[in-house]
Amino acid sequence: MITTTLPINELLKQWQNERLLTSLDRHFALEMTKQHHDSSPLFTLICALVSQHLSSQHTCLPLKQIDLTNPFKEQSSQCQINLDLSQLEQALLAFDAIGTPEDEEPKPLIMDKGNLYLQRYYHYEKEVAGALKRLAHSPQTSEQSDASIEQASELLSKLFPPTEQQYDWQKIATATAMTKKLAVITGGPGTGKTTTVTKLLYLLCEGQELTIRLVAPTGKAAARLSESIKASKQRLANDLSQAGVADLDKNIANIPEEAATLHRLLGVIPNSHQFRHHKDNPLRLDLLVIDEASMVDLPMMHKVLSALPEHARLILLGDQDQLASVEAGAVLADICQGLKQVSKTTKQSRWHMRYSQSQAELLSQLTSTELSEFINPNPKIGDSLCMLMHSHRFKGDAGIGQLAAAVNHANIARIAQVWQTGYQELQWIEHGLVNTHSSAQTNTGLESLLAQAVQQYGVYLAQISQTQGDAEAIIDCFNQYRILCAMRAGEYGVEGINQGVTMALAAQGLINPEQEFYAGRPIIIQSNDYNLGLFNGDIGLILPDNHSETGRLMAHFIQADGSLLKVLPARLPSHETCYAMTVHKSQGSEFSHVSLVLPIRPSIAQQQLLSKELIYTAITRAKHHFTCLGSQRVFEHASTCLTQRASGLAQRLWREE
Ligand SMILES: Nc1ncnc2c1ncn2[C@@H]1O[C@H](COP(=O)(O)OP(=O)(O)OP(=O)(O)O)[C@@H](O)[C@H]1O
Repeated sequence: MITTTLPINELLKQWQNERLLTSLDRHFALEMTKQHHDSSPLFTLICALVSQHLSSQHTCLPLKQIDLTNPFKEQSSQCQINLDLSQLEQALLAFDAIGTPEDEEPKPLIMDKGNLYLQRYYHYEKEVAGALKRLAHSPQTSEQSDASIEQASELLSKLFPPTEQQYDWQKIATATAMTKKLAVITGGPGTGKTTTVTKLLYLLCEGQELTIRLVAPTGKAAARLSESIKASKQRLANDLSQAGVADLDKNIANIPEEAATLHRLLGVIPNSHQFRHHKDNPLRLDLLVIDEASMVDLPMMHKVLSALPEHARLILLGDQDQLASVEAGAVLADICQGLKQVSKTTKQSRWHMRYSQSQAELLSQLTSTELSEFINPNPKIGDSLCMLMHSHRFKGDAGIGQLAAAVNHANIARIAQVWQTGYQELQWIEHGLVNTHSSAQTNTGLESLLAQAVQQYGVYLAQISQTQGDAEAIIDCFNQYRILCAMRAGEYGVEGINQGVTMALAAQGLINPEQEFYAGRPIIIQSNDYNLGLFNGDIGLILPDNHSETGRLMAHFIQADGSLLKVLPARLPSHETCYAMTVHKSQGSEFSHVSLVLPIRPSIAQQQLLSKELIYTAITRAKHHFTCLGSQRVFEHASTCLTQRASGLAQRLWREE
């Protein structure tokens, strides 16, 4: 059934050496072959492909995506599957370890509608889709009387004064969440997700006591959510007092502002992958708000939905255009997919709401907005979705918003135009290779970037030497600037740039990196340590401990609740230096100034990492300044590559009954 130039085991080794698969993928394939006594090279090959797809964050392996003449996309193919697609599906179903959803005894691999899953991921996907559909189709209250609709409509009008825009999506989103158990409120940076949810919580707290929990996938994102909610509450209090709605002030006090991580919410059990809360021990809450939902992967979404009590409401907030989760799945993008409309002529896509007739009518009554253009005969979960389309953040900093929008639309002409406009908050640094006397090459672009890093990071490093500099203020100052890289390895990856910045700072006498842990070294945690309360992606600084007489060096972290955590450097879980970090790891964070580094000549593997979502995520991490070190060709090429994550979730949510 397959032809190979070498025995399959040797090919697996070769593919691993060529980094076409990981050691985990190879061992998975070999172990499955051994366990299921199946010596068919096709079975081994398919197991390696399924595992490789999971390692690449796909939930399943769609058979139609396999290149039958070159399954591992080698330079010159050493393996060929001599079957057409339907023969391949039949051949796979004949293996003992591969079954279908109808099997009474589930098999380790499951084939469903042409997608091959690991059993666990098949169940995650099916159950997540089922739970989301159930929530989306349960109205919050069984029947809404005319009086209650009128009352809610009045409250909404108080909170959302008339705007010039035809649709006030923030108001419509709030009304959506008042009517449904599931509300998914998405939008780019500064579109008012937090403002909207604050007003929503204000309304929900009216006349009832609710247990509300606010969470985000990472500590950093949770801390940001907390800050944003606090600021948003303050703005709401001012707005309401100006509008003379003082009697409702107590509702504002009832809106929670503490946010936790998803791990904390679910209750970590040390040294276990299980959480304290699950289907049989549900969370004690009435309403759960998850911010930065684009970062939530499929297994985590499954855990959260399983632990959600029957009566509870769920609100997901996020930006569907951002990079998807680090682990498998693209849950938020899949949830939003049914709202995407692609123009037949221009091929440009746009988002269009998708309401049932009854929901459009109810929302119209609540918001006094005519919504008939969004009625769809097949709304599926559309009644629970709302997209905020207007950014309030980028008015002053127009360049960043313009560039983000141009990249989001993959519009090359517009991208070039934005760069040429010369916005003061945008800075382009071109890679400039020049030969030096010793016939080596230097990159003048990289030199400019390192000079910028010395200047930017020099500010917090100077604060360390001032004895009164307190740790929180120094960390805050460090967080004003960050270099983001598309990839980890290589001269222009996190590793190379971290090394370059370290040397440049040392050359200026700003740090003394002779010892591993030196004052000012920024570190990013790479694994979870539940005992210490440190999690993958947490960022801290090595600083002298103000409270120790000797000023011994400790790693300092700001936790989700804003408190300071100090850890002895020797006790830190695996970590690395963090002057530069990957765009992936930067999700959920914002910096005043972001510098993105793109490689000069990306390899094929690197090209696969460079996507529109990656560039968009990097740009939207910047609040006031965005710099890019790159070449125009690479920037534009990346901006037109869309990440495709194989998953059957969108199909289950939008196309199945
Ligand atoms: N309707 C509005 N009119 C005017 N300003 C608004 C409106 N909604 C939000 N803003 C302002 O826009 C800014 C961003 O709002 P908010 O934090 O709610 O957006 P967000 O989508 O949660 O942003 P982020 O992407 O940072 O999470 C805030 O300063 C807020 O005051």
